[in-house]
Amino acid sequence: MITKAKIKAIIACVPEKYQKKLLPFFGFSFGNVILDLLSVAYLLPFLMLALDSHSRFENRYLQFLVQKEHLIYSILLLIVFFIAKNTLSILFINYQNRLIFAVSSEISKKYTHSFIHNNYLFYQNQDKGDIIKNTIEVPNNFANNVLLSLNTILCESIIIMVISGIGLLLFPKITLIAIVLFLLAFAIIYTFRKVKNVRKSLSSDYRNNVNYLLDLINGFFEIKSASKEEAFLDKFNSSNRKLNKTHAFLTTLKNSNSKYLEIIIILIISFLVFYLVNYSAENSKNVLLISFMASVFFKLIPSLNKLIVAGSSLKSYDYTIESILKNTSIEKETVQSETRIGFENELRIENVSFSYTEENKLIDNVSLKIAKGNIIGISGRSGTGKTTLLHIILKLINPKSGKIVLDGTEITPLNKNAFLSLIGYVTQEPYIFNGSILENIAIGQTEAEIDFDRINALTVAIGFEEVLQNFPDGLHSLTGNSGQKLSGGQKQKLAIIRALYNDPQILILDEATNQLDEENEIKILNYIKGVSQKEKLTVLLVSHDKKVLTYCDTIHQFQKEILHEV
Ligand SMILES: Nc1ncnc2c1ncn2[C@@H]1O[C@H](COP(=O)(O)OP(=O)(O)OP(=O)(O)O)[C@@H](O)[C@H]1O
Repeated sequence: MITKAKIKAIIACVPEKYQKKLLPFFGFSFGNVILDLLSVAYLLPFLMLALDSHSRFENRYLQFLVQKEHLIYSILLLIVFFIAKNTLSILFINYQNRLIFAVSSEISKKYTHSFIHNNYLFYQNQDKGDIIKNTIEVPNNFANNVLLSLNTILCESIIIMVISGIGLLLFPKITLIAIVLFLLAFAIIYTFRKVKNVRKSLSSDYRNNVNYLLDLINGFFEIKSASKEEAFLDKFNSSNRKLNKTHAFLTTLKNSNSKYLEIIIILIISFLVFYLVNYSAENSKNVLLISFMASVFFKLIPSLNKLIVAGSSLKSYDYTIESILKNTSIEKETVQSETRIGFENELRIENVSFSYTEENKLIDNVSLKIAKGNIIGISGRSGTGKTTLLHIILKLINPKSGKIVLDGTEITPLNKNAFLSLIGYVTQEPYIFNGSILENIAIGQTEAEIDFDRINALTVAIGFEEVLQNFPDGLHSLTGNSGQKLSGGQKQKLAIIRALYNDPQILILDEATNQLDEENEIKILNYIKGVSQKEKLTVLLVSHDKKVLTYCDTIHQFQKEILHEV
């Protein structure tokens, strides 16, 4: 049912810091099952007494327990035992669930960590639906269905083996017949039951569903303006129906197991009763057989049921093991945060070449010297590689050859973070985070750490104070998801303030003012030019706009993979 390799793979999926907690986890679980078993054994004499007040036990302790004059003590002991057992069980359940949820959140944390610490190409190659699936669905199903099922299988198998062992020892013949009957009935039912191959599709169904939902959310304007609501709803609804159908099938599969089991058990119990009535001779043996049957009823049946449900869960969510193992093997870049780096003279791009595919070379042996305090313009036709070159400078993409050098020091993963702390970058379509305007400017800072004077000076310089007038809560106003409460130009202004707030030494603007009106654009570019002259701010400016490029000291144009000065 479960191989050693599978157990090893499941354990390997558990984050290292929780692996050592697995042993107490399985141990507690097993202890809990043993307590359950003992409670059945403990109840037995009382059960016998209730059934037949003349029952006599060979065991002196049992006989003492069921004597009328001792009954009050026996009942008290019984109550204490059950309170203690159930208190322990509650403690264990609490421990178990805390561990399960800690494992799930740690897997999500590790995945998001490796995702955000990876480079831009890795991000570009990831399916967004897969990212959401790997962060939410996979860890949750692994912890709740795979890890818990493994625990159930291990514990319940031991219980089943113990009870079967006792049975074989005390009543070898009828236990053997019962086991054979069980295995036979089980094999017949499972051979004739058609299980569709739905498990495999669960993972891809979830990813598709998330992707269609993302299209519905992110493509809201395009869908509405083209009046294509029904087409997109159809796509989402049909994928959502498929996913829910798969879930419904798996739930039915899980629940129907207990029904099949009931049929098998009733067959075996009928056989045992028939045997007991017809062939059993001695009274003491009868008592033993009834006790054994009671433990079969109280413990073996639920154990078998749990075992089958766990086996089915494990199979259904098997794919989570593969996903987690694949994600944990994602290579991360070594980045050192302590290294310091200064910028006094020159940023150099040296013989950089890059292509996304083997066939098409995009950037060929490009070199560029950028003196501190200069404004450098980069232009060229659409798709010639301007943004890609910026991504190479920002170390978001590693070039096929060539390097980025600051004051004679090559930028490597070891000094990358120090280098990036010198840069302010505004993308073509800046992303506005979910939160307030203030949180979008002073990312990660507490109110006490925020330099409000600098923010106020920048909002005036960039012309954002007029935007703030529309928001009653000023800087504390919420921007909505992806800054939906701001216009395109307002988002650009906010992103420029954000880039300037940290006092960068290098400012990279990728078509950063193209959604603004001329008056606002000139105001911002004049301010940046002033800062560049006064504070030696170095600016790299990508634009198609001749008027914008007049602010540059030198202009370089991409022509057929090569950057020429114009
Ligand atoms: N991940 C990728 N895989 C394959 N090709 C890509 C990838 N990302 C970008 N490209 C291609 O690389 C080329 C250069 O893109 P880039 O964004 O650098 O151009 P650009 O000069 O900035 O264009 P624009 O002026 O339109 O912004 C384009 O043809 C684009 O399709």
